[in-house]
Amino acid sequence: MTHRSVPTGNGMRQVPVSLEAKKGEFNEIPIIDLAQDQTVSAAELRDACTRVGFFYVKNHGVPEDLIDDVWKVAKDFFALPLEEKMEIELHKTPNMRGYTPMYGENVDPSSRPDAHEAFDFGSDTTSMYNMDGVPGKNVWPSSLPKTQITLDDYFKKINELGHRLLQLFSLSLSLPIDALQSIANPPSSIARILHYPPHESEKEVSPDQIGIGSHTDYELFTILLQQQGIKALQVLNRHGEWISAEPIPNTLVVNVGDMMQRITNDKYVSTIHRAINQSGRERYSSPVFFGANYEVTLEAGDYLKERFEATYK
Ligand SMILES: O=C(O)CCC(=O)C(=O)O
Ligand SMILES: [Fe+2]
Repeated sequence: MTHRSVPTGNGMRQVPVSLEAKKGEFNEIPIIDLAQDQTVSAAELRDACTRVGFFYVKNHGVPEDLIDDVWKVAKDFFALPLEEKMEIELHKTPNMRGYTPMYGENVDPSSRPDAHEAFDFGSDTTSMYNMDGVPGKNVWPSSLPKTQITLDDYFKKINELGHRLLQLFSLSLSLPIDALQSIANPPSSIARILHYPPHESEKEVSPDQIGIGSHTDYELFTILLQQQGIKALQVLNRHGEWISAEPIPNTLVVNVGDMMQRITNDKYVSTIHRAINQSGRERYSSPVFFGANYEVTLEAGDYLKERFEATYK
């Protein structure tokens, strides 16, 4: 088998099974400087989202000391005894917040469960929503009060960046700057911290047992913080090759999600990616999935229907 079928929010896609990723080609994933003129950034974003679906942002405004605190909190949390983490296990909450143990997830159902553990959190302000389900209270580890303080602050700052990026997405589609804000007012974002332990043996790393299997993200876009110095994230390019999206100092990674692909009628690609920690060291990362409001019906706008091929009616 050289390829496997992967389900995404917009249908089945094919990915190569091989663990190899092209080296030294991460520059294929563009870097956008958010300090430059917005119209320049918007043009670069349009190019990145049509060709790659992934880009790095620099001058993103998320303070370095907050990022350091996120890593401290992540290390302390995942180092807790398993029983303590299991007290706040995700399925014990009505709204999918909390802890997922190692191999507790399987994002690519055609392979074996993912070699990571995770902790999910989001907005704690239930009054922001008036429906049941995923919105609602977070759960926190009672023995580590710093977790909530740091991750609440981090969630707020990343969502502020999300709104700035949504403005750039609007401009990149030749729309007024605030045209897309109404679909994320407020955003239904979900965040996680992730821990990928080193594989104990080479044998453990196999095409069907990796850190996180091949998948696309569901939401509008994802903002990903990854620990510096450890290569793990890989992105499938248009030629069906895995490209290494290694960490670049002072940048965050942003990728288009299924919902953005849908509202842009496939113009912007929700790109398949995966993570394999072959570094021999512990790896931590933290994606924030910037989501459309749960009550908004997503459809391709008329402007897009005219301009691009209509896939989503
Ligand atoms: O840890 C990473 O680099 C990627 C995580 C990811 O793709 C996800 O959580 O959706
Ligand atoms: Fe992802």
